[in-house]
Amino acid sequence: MPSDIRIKICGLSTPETVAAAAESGAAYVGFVFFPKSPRNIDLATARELALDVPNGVAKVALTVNANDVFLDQLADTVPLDMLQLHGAETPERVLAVKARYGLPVMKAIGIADKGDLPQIEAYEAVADQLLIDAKPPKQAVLPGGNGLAFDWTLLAGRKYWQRPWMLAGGLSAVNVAEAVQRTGARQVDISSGVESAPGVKDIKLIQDFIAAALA
Ligand SMILES: O=C(O)c1ccccc1N[C@@H]1O[C@H](COP(=O)(O)O)[C@@H](O)[C@H]1O
Repeated sequence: MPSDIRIKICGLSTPETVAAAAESGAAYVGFVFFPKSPRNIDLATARELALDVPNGVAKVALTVNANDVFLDQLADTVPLDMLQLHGAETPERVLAVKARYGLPVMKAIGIADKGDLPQIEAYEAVADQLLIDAKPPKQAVLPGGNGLAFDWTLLAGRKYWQRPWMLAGGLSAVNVAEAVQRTGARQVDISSGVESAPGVKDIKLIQDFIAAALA
């Protein structure tokens, strides 16, 4: 596996786990702003965490169908490098968010079967990055962060995408090598696979995942 894989550790909520991710080689750290998530943090906590992120590690805010009132507060409070839109935001909403905040936007797209693939091209035209994640089950409370993988062979033989993209969904230290090999991903994103309990990040699991992805 190549060693230039870029890794995002998402759903961080403590200074210790942010430091572990950065020191181990993560290229991105993610903060979740979605009240239903066990990884949700408030703006003041996020600001403190973000201020300690070393230069060169991108700070990503994950939101789900957030309105401008919340995004205004977020952008005013937390120093950020990217917004991750993980809900049902339309391509038009992606463009509006990009224009309003002047930050790169990564749009998450849920994949369950080949019928979901055309969405990727629709968002490729407007987003700065794409996050290709497993589509959540119908009854799921969370639109992501469920520890579920999708059928990676759906991405085999795909056309070249013009935007950088990340693979997400059910990744772990055990399967990340196979995931990268099957999909050709150059970037990977993980949340529940580096937790000891929902919302509780584990430093050893973070270190092991990053080592496995970079190996
Ligand atoms: O992590 C969350 O709580 C979350 C909540 C709402 C939307 C997305 C969320 N997480 C994102 O989902 C991917 C996949 O997670 P997992 O590794 O399968 O647990 C994760 O990388 C986050 O970007």
